[in-house]
Amino acid sequence: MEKQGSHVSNIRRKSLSPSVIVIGSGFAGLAAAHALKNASFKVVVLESRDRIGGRICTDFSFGFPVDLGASWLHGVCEENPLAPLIGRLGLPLYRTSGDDSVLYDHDLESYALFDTNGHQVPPELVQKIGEVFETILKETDKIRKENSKDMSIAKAIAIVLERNPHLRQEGLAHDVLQWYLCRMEGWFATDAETISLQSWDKEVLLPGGHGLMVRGYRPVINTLAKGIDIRLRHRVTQVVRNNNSVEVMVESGKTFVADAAVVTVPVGVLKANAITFVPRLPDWKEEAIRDLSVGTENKIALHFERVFWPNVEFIGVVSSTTYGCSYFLNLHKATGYPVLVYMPAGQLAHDLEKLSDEAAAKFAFSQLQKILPDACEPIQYLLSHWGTDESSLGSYTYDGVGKSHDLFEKLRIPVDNLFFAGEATCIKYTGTVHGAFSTGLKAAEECRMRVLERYGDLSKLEMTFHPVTAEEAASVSVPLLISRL
Ligand SMILES: Cc1cc2nc3c(=O)[nH]c(=O)nc-3n(C[C@H](O)[C@H](O)[C@H](O)COP(=O)(O)OP(=O)(O)OC[C@H]3O[C@@H](n4cnc5c(N)ncnc54)[C@H](O)[C@@H]3O)c2cc1C
Repeated sequence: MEKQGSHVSNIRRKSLSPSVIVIGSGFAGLAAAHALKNASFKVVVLESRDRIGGRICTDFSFGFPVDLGASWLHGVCEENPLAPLIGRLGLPLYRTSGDDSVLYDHDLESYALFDTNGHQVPPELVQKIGEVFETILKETDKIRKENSKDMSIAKAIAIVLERNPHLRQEGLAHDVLQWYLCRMEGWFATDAETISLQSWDKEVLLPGGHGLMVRGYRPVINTLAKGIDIRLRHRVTQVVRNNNSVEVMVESGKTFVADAAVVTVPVGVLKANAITFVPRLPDWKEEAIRDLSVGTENKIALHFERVFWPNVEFIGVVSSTTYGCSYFLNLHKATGYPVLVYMPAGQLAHDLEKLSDEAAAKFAFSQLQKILPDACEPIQYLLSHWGTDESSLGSYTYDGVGKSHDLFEKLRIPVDNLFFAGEATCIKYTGTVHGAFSTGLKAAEECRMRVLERYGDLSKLEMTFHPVTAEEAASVSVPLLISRL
C-alpha cells in the first residue's frame, strides 16, 4: 500500500497475508523471491541497477550472448541445485572439463600455451609441470599440518620449494608453473599471497566437471524473475528492523515496509557500508562482514571478424610471474562465434580497471599479439568492471589468510526478521552461481517459517505453499544437454 504524500509503500496487507522485501535481483535474490511468491507471500524486489541478474550479466551487443559475469556451471551433475532448472529449460552446456578440481576447469586436451616470444610450449612440458604443481600443492598440506597459524598459499609453496629442490623449475618450466598458479589465482579471483593455506580447499566441489552455458545464463535468470514485482534503479540505503516489520529505504527517499527482508547484496557492498542497518547489526555479524575477503576477476571479450587462432578451447601465455601470464577462453569452440575472452584476476584485474575501456581492451589484444603476430584487430569489445562497480565492489569471496571459513555461515545467520543470502553466505559452494541460488532458497524457507510463526495461528493463513524450484523441479527430471562428453 502506498501512503499518499508520505512516500511509504506498505506491502503488508490488512488481511493475513505475509510480505517480504528482497534486496538484490541476482541468483540469490530471485531464488528467494520466486520461492516466497510461490509460498503466497507478497514480494517486492528492490534492485539498484537498471537490469536484473547481478553478477549474471549476459550481454547481447555482439549480436549473440556473451557472459561478462558467471559463465560456467561448476558441477555438471544432478546434485547441482541448479541442474533441474537448467535441464528443464533445455539449455545446452559445453563441458570444458570432467574434473572436479579447482585447478582444472579445462581438461588439458584442447589448448595452446605460448611463451612471450610466441613459441608454443610443448604439450608434454605443460602436462609434466601440471603434475609438478599438483605435487607441490600436496606438499603444502604437510606445511598446513605443521603450522597451526595460517599463511598464504604463496608462502607455503615457497617453503615446499625450499625443502624440495627437485620440484623447483627453471626457464620455460618455471614460467609454465607460474601459469598454473595464475589459473589458481583466477579461480579465487585474488593473488596467491592472499589465499589461505588453511582453507583454500574447503569448498565442496560437485562432481561432473565444469560446463559452459552455451546460450549464457540470462534465460535462467529470466525464468526465475517471471511474474515477480521487481523495482529497478531502487538502490537501498537503509534497513530498519522493528518488532514485527522491516522498513527499507531507497536512494530516492521512498520507504518500503514488510514483515521481513532478505538481504542479498554482494559482500563488497556490505563491506563498504553502503547500507545502514538500524539498529546496528550485532558485533559478530559486523565482524563477519569486515573479515570476509572478496576478490576481483574481470572479462574482456574481444569480437573478431574471423577466427585466426588455433582451434583449441583456451590459449595461454606463460611468463616469469603470474602477473605476466594470460588466459583466453575461445568461445568459438563452444559457441561458434569468433570471440576470445581474456580473464585477468587479482592485482592485474584491479590495475586494468583503472584504465579506460579502450586502453584495457588494447592491453588484452596486445597479449594476443605477443603470441599471434598476425592477429587482426577486434571489431568490438566488451569489458566488466566488477571491482569498481558500486553494485558489486568485487567479483566473489574467497578464504583470506588468517580468516575462519565459518565467516560465510556467520554472514548467513538471520538477525531478527532480516535474512541473508548470496554467494558469500554459502559455506559449501562459496563464490558460485549454484551456491547463491541455494542460499536464496534456504533464506526463503527460514523467512517463511519465521513470518508464519509471528502470525501465530498458522491454520488461518491461506497458504498455497509449493516446495519450490530445486525440489519441485527435481520431480520433473530432465537430463542436462552436454556436449564434449
Ligand atoms: C567475472 C565473474 C565470473 C564468474 N564465473 C562464475 C562461473 O563461471 N560459475 C559460477 O558458478 N560462478 C561464477 N561467478 C560467481 C557468480 O557470478 C556469483 O557467485 C553469483 O552470481 C552471485 O549471486 P548473488 O545473488 O549472491 O549476488 P549478485 O548476483 O551480485 O546479486 C546481488 C544484487 O544486489 C544488487 N545490489 C547491490 N547493492 C544494492 C543496493 N544497495 N540496493 C539494491 N540492490 C543492490 C546488485 O545490483 C545485484 O543485482 C563469477 C563471478 C564473476 C564476477
